[in-house]
Amino acid sequence: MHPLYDLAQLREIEQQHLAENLMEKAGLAAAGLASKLLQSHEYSVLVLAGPGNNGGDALVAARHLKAAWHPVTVVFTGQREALPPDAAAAYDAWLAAGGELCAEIPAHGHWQLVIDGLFGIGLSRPLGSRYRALIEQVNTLGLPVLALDIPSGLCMTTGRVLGAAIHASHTLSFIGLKPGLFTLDGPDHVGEVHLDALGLDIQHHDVAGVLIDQPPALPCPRRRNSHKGSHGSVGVIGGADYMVGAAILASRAALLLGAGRVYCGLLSPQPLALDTAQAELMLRDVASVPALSSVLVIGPGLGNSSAALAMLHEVLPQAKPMVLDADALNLLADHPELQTKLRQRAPGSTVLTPHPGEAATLLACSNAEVQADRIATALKLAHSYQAIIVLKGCGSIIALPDGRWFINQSGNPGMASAGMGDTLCGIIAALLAQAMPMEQAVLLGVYLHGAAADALLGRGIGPIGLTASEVAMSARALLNAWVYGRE
Ligand SMILES: NC(=O)C1=CN([C@@H]2O[C@H](COP(=O)(O)OP(=O)(O)OC[C@H]3O[C@@H](n4cnc5c(N)ncnc54)[C@H](O)[C@@H]3O)[C@@H](O)[C@H]2O)[C@@H](O)CC1
Ligand SMILES: Nc1ncnc2c1ncn2[C@@H]1O[C@H](COP(=O)(O)OP(=O)(O)O)[C@@H](O)[C@H]1O
Ligand SMILES: [K+]
Repeated sequence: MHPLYDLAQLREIEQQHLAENLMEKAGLAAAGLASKLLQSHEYSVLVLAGPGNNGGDALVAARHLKAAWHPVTVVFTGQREALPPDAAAAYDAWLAAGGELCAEIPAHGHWQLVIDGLFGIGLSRPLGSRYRALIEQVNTLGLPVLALDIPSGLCMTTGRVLGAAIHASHTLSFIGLKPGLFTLDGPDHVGEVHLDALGLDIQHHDVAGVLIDQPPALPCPRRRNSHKGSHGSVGVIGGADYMVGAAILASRAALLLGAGRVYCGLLSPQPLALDTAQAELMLRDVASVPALSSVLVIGPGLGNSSAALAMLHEVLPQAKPMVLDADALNLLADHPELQTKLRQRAPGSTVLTPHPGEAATLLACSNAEVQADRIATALKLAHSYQAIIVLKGCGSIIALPDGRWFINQSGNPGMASAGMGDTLCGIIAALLAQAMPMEQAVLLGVYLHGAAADALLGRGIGPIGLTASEVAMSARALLNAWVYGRE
């Protein structure tokens, strides 16, 4: 788990350490990583230095690489007189070391590495045509790129591409990690992320959010003297006509992740009597499921019929942990009375797992508005509904009503296939049924879901054609490995 900082916090930390020549440290760290990547000092480097302190970092790195005998070409896009003081000093030191500056990337140059120091956390608006063209030129060079602090063009807060953004193979982030590296378009641009704290001890400083990059709190190993009643019972309500699979997938995932019993209530007028592939599932009349279950999932394939609406009305006032997904969220958006019932639920007893489309419906805004600031959106929903929110997608955001938030780093584009969200619901419900507190179950469930897909990828399964059923099986193996310390 790594802390994530917002812009105001990073600016405050910079101010507190103004006298410590952080740019020299940043440039030296960058040159060190670049040397490692280059391996031989005969290899040459193209350094892009922009108009602010990110450009200053790049100029310091250029100076150190030149001193280590690397041929270095510097493209400088700013103006000496407009540079902030530290960057101006770095500019002067580069020239004093015999370095030269180009205004554009030389046409026939050959380099083994690019260092991107065009923009860091100071990028404040979409890039104009000149910078867009420069960035596109770098991206077509086909070279490894080391981005300083953040790939230029990426918004550090939201992970949005502001016009164009560098596709880095490595990103060396300074002081602390930024949320934009890990959600939306960030993961497609950052490559391998490194952190250099520049020698600062900022542990006492407030953090904005937390990156989940390893298994959070795990359940305890099972007592030998346990029985099915010790591990809770999950009830899944959904599966209207043509959408039976969604509820079955959620139910199977709950079973595979350790719920003692799983009851599945299908709204379809021709409900299955048996899941032949998973005969352990108890398919019951939907009306009987809530009373049988210690934890409820409602929504996968629920539809928007009057029966679906009635079920939601019936279960929301029940004081058991609940996962709301898919059509339950759409019904919620359409029916203010349901929203009132949701807000009346006990604190910490509900999780909503919208994908961006469902989040947009809940907030009556567009998908683009949701994605423009995923963290803000998730926090808004958490506050408005007084529930834990999982805003799914690349870099899922978990937001709590008290204002805390997390970004999940696990997962891959193989998960962009139908049924993955149903499996996530089942996983979270199973952890809840086994008595994990809501916050821990959600954090572990989301991380485990992505890590299970990553483990499959590591075995050559996917991303193309990865299925939600495989993810559930893989999650079972992984959870057991984590809890019982197996390889
Ligand atoms: N200030 C400090 O104490 C430290 C800063 N560091 C580096 O400095 C970076 C931040 O430096 P700055 O605050 O100077 O910001 P940047 O260097 O990221 O960029 C700011 C400059 O870009 C211009 N700009 C912003 N958006 C633009 C756009 N769309 N088109 C054209 N120009 C645009 C601004 O007018 C300004 O000149 C960090 O990311 C990090 O790399 C590090 O050296 C560590 C210490
Ligand atoms: N590109 C991706 N990277 C990481 N996780 C992803 C990606 N695409 C999808 N996922 C994950 O897969 C799941 C998809 O859920 P959802 O869209 O609700 O699917 P469905 O509607 O089919 O159930 C979510 O947990 C989401 O975070
Ligand atoms: K940069």
